[in-house]
Amino acid sequence: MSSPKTIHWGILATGGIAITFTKDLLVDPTTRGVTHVKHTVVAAASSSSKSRAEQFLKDTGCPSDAKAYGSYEEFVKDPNIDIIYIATPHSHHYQNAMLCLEAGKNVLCEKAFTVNAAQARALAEKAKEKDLFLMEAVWTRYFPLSIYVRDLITSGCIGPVARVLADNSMATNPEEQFSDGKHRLVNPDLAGGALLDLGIYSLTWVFQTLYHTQPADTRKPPQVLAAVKLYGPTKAADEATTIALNFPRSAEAGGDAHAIASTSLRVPTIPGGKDDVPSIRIQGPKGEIQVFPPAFRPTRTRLVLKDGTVEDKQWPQPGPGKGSGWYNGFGSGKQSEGEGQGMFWEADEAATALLEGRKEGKYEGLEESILIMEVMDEVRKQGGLKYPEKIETTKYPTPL
Ligand SMILES: NC(=O)C1=CN([C@@H]2O[C@H](COP(=O)(O)OP(=O)(O)OC[C@H]3O[C@@H](n4cnc5c(N)ncnc54)[C@H](OP(=O)(O)O)[C@@H]3O)[C@@H](O)[C@H]2O)C=CC1
Ligand SMILES: O=C1OC[C@@H](O)[C@H](O)[C@H]1O
Repeated sequence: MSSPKTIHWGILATGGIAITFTKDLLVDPTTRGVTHVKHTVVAAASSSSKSRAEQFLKDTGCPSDAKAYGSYEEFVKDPNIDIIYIATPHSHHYQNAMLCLEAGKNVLCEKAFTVNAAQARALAEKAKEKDLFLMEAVWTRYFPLSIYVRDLITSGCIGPVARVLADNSMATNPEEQFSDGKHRLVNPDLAGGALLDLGIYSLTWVFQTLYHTQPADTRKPPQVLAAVKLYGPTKAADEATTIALNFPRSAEAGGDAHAIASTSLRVPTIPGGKDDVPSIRIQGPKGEIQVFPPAFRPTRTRLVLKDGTVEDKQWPQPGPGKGSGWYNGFGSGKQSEGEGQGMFWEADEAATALLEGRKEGKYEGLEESILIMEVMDEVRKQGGLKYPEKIETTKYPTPL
């Protein structure tokens, strides 16, 4: 067996998810059965100060020779970086990813990929022009649980998927929790609202089951009808969005398929943090696959077939981990003792792609990321939700 190749990461931004991702990145991959690749962090950058980047490297347990930068512009020039993980708010992804690509760096960029589809297309074009790897960091797609669900679908065991119901909602009290309006969930300058932050996961489940599982040469974009409730105090972010989608399909493939993708930042998928009702239901004529909450980090599935079969499966994230609760941007959620967060799967995929010379992620290529941004554009159009021009623009560079 050949020895694992080491991928040298740079971390752009030092906030909540950057800390979680970096800690996962540094977990020994053999603890999850991955032997062909290893990860290390060679640099991190903070737009606030060099000392913040230094503290970040220390707190996350990065190698002592990893370099700290107090500016993203200086950081992207570091010749030791193979790939940059972007962990800024969605509003900043376009400008930050352009900066990295222009500097010749491969990129793994947090969700939502960009603010709109035009920005996503421009990034994809730049990556192509520069022959660089570019992937949206929708971690859920890379979980063994997601691979299992997609394999069940393509095995035909529930028949052609006819309908998908997907919800990712959180019970916050935004007027109290985010009363100064600055939090990225409600702040229009940070592309705030439920849709881009939480709804992306509802759409991820719809797309990875109804679109990604179809042959690339025949699948078609869905028609979209949306209801958007704007957030009271500002009307400049959405507090709840519900999307009906129709995926056109040939009669041989089962005919058109429907989906409902919903999200709210005021009411939860299930009250009281329970997970006894599925947040995702994937329905076909022969049965149904259920995925239990939270939709972004599920650990339980159920397969229910018409013939009476019921198959429950648990998908704990491999350790080691402290089990102190997953990071969610405004508190923490349930995580069992000894479990990791689960962000290492997407890192493994990005690293594998670099080793194989691929320029896109295996389970969500750029065409699909762009299409999902197009759906979100259409939803925002129907719901009258527009963000400030400086974050909607494709003009690069634009100071934010
Ligand atoms: N995959 C997942 O499970 C999760 C993904 N996310 C995604 O990660 C991204 C970041 O979220 P999160 O880490 O919670 O956010 P945080 O606010 O905790 O961190 C964002 C960081 O971005 C940098 N930054 C640069 N400019 C700005 C600005 N104008 N305002 C705020 N921050 C700025 C800062 O780092 P610095 O000062 O070092 O430059 C800041 O610490 C979002 O796109 C979100 O959707 C979030 C939570 C979970
Ligand atoms: O990506 C995310 O997943 C967890 C959520 O709680 C968080 O707000 C979001 O950004």
